[in-house]
Amino acid sequence: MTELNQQHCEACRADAPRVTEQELADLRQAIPDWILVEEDGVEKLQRAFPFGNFVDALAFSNRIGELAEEEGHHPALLTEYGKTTVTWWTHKIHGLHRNDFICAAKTDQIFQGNETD
Ligand SMILES: C[C@H](O)[C@H](O)[C@H]1CNC2=NC(N)=NC(=O)C2=N1
Repeated sequence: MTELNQQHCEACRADAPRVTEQELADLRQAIPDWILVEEDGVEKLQRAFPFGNFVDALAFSNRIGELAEEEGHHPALLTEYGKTTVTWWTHKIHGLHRNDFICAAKTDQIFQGNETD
């Protein structure tokens, strides 16, 4: 099975299924540092990444923006002094799709500085 962070997002349709409870449990094991949050009834994945200043937090935010454009799948990004908070969910289905877990795993990989491609 290809590592989650090596996979790529699929084009998401409005009728795409949200992840099941079992899929959620399985996929969360690959991204243990992310929390599940619910906003306006929508389940989302969220992680705050620490930095020593604003410039580094902004550079990371911009790199995640590049990832989003590469994958055609976009997060919410909150850039603050010393911290970038990344939130992934799928707008079209008002919830979580496999794409969100792929992007969360890729986000971790970028933070760890060991991107492969
Ligand atoms: C047309 C465009 O590809 C779609 O609107 C994409 C853009 N990026 C997206 N990002 C996220 N997180 N969810 C979506 O449903 C979504 N849809």
